[in-house]
Amino acid sequence: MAEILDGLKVSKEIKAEIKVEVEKILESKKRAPHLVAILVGNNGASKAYVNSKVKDCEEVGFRSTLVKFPSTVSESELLEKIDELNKSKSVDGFIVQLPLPDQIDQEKIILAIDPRKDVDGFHPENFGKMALEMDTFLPATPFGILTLLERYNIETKGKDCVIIGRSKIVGRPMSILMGRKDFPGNSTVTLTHSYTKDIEEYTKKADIVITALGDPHFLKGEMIKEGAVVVDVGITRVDDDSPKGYYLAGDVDFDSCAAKASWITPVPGGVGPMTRAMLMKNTIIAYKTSVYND
Ligand SMILES: Nc1nc2c(c(=O)[nH]1)N[C@@H](CN(C=O)c1ccc(C(=O)N[C@@H](CCC(=O)O)C(=O)O)cc1)CN2
Repeated sequence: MAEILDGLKVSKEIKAEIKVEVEKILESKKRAPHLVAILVGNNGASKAYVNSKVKDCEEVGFRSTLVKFPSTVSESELLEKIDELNKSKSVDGFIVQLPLPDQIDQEKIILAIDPRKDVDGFHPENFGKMALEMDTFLPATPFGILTLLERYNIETKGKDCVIIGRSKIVGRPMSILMGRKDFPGNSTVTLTHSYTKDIEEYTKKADIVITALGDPHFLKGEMIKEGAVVVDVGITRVDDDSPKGYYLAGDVDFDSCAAKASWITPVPGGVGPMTRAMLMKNTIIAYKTSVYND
């Protein structure tokens, strides 16, 4: 039976560490780090994620600002706000919550963000630095997974790692990071996707399987090998008759995989809270490296 990679517990530890750092900053009479989150539209999940980011800021002692736009916002209005945030001396980092409505070109928006304030690590300059093993902001979800593996001393060196899903914010950066030379990396990585002929052929041989495809209960126990490490990034809201009206489903069929795996992340309480904690980590890095704070 697998042991749990408890993202909720580790995220609390990381936020407590950041809080201590902020207390020291405030003791030295400096201003608190400041994160701005831009939310476009009324998507329930996006609203919940952004609100939880604001709550995390309060918890660690950051200043936070939530900027809301209606779903009808134009690209130029959004670009104007980004320009203002890029120039602001009091803003250390900001994020634009994804996904964005169809009339907005997501690439244009990401390119407009000053890479020094890109605490999501989505800007091509930061993505390139990540691939070249240079210091930069790592995208929060992959950064969270690496940190979780590191804190549980999961060996990645020389292991076969299979990633399912090649999204720009999770699967693709994760595939680069797991193959990097620094710990936890040095894995032999296979990035599988919707055109992979037989995903099971790869997952059955993998020491580490990371699922990020958004397909509830996709990975079944019979698709993994005994002792595999299983990391579930998928969080899908599935309608049900509960008071909430939905339950959260991961990409992993938890019971059948937990019966065979050595370590497994739960949903909720696994990768999600780690994503939030790593955004706080990136924000304090942005604060410390800001040209406006000496
Ligand atoms: N600008 C960004 N947009 C999006 C990102 C991102 O990193 N930057 N990632 C995802 C969503 N995401 C962060 O924004 C995110 C997803 C899940 C969680 C989380 O805490 N999940 C909980 C369950 C929460 C719930 O009840 O719904 C868990 O897994 O335990 C936090 C953040 C897409 N957009």
